[in-house]
Amino acid sequence: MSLLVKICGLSTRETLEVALSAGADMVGFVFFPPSPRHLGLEVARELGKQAKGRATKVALTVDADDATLENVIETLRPDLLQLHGKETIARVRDIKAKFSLPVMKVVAVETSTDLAALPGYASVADRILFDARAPKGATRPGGLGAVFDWHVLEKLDLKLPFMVSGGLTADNVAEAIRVTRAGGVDVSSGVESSPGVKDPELIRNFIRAARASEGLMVR
Ligand SMILES: O=C(O)c1ccccc1N[C@@H]1O[C@H](COP(=O)(O)O)[C@@H](O)[C@H]1O
Repeated sequence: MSLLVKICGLSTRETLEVALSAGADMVGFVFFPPSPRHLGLEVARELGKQAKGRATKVALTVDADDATLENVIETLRPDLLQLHGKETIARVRDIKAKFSLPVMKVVAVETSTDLAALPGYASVADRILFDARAPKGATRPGGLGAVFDWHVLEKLDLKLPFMVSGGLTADNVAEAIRVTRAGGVDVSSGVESSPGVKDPELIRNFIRAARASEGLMVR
């Protein structure tokens, strides 16, 4: 099984093309107005067409209501929903049933106690993304370049596929994979020159570094 590499927060045709050409397995689009990566629906429609069939299209939302999810799905046509808020287990189940799309539930991690809710989410989601817990008062729950202690996942025995994110860069992605044995990695800030502005060279470097570390993920 090969490592999945996700580049998230893409918002222009040019940087999306860089990520696709460099071999990203998943490309993520943010639908959360307070984020510098938030996408309007018309841009989402264009980027969705550009990525179709070339990578898994991921729609990232935060505690979105049904009407918002409907609009996002109708325009982007995602292959996977990334639920990055405080969605309950029941809400995750409900979203899956209503929209008939696979779901990746984000679990925010700071200490091992944050893994308590994992069995519940694992029973309803299709995959899990472990991201750093945002500091109190943050304007968004992710995309902050914050790293968590990967050793919290060291002894994890999860049957579901999982990915890791939070402050990943080309320099630390190998160590994140080595410690967590995650099946995938996800990056946003670490491939940007400033918040919301993706850098082609950083995208290529990240994908190259992640691919070079693939052998480290075997448990
Ligand atoms: O990118 C955002 O602005 C964002 C907003 C709301 C929720 C999550 C968001 N980003 C996701 O957070 C993780 C980690 O990002 P980073 O690499 O530390 O910047 C990743 O999944 C982003 O897509």
